[in-house]
Amino acid sequence: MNETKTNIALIGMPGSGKSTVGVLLAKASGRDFVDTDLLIQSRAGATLQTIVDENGYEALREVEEQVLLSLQLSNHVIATGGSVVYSEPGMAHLKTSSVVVFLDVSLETVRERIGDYSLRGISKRPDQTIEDLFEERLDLYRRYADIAVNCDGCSMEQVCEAVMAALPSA
Ligand SMILES: Nc1ncnc2c1ncn2[C@@H]1O[C@H](COP(=O)(O)OP(=O)(O)O)[C@@H](O)[C@H]1O
Ligand SMILES: O=C(O)C1=C[C@@H](OP(=O)(O)O)[C@@H](O)[C@H](O)C1
Ligand SMILES: [Mg+2]
Repeated sequence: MNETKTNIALIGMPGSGKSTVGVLLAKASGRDFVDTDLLIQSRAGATLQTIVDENGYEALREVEEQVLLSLQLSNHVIATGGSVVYSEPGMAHLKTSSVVVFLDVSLETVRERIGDYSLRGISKRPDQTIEDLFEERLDLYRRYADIAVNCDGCSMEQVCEAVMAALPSA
């Protein structure tokens, strides 16, 4: 692992497993764990869904960017929110301290795992379908990823193992 990049940052679509696999990965790799969604809620004093409902998806992206830019972490697994890749400065900052791992899942898997999109605080334009969102984001996740792990058909433990195996060694 690059000495300056001691964090592992997980990116990917909502439902790809960033939050749940992130905890397993932290335990397996001896790191601390942080979920930027929780930092956003704490900073805004509101749930993600409330931010979107009351102030719109742009407001969520703004506070998400502030949270990303304020991160000063080392030796953490960082579970990001699915919309993190819309912030170029935020991603640039994250990449200075983190190996960025894209948890790659198909649209079918996203559909299976996410029930009601309107309850999950997804940061999307009101006119945008999940298919459109998936297409738009795929390019962004690939652009920022140092490593991509195909997660379809894998258990959370298998995804965790695959990430560990793909990490550059110390
Ligand atoms: N590899 C996996 N296999 C089966 N279910 C999974 C897997 N990864 C995550 N899940 C489930 O999918 C849901 C979304 O996971 P979560 O970690 O919240 O995703 P994200 O943080 O990327 O939105 C949770 O119910 C979780 O248990
Ligand atoms: O994909 C998105 O637009 C979002 C995903 C959420 O996180 P998860 O990716 O952990 O579900 C959260 O950051 C926010 O509600 C926006
Ligand atoms: Mg999450």
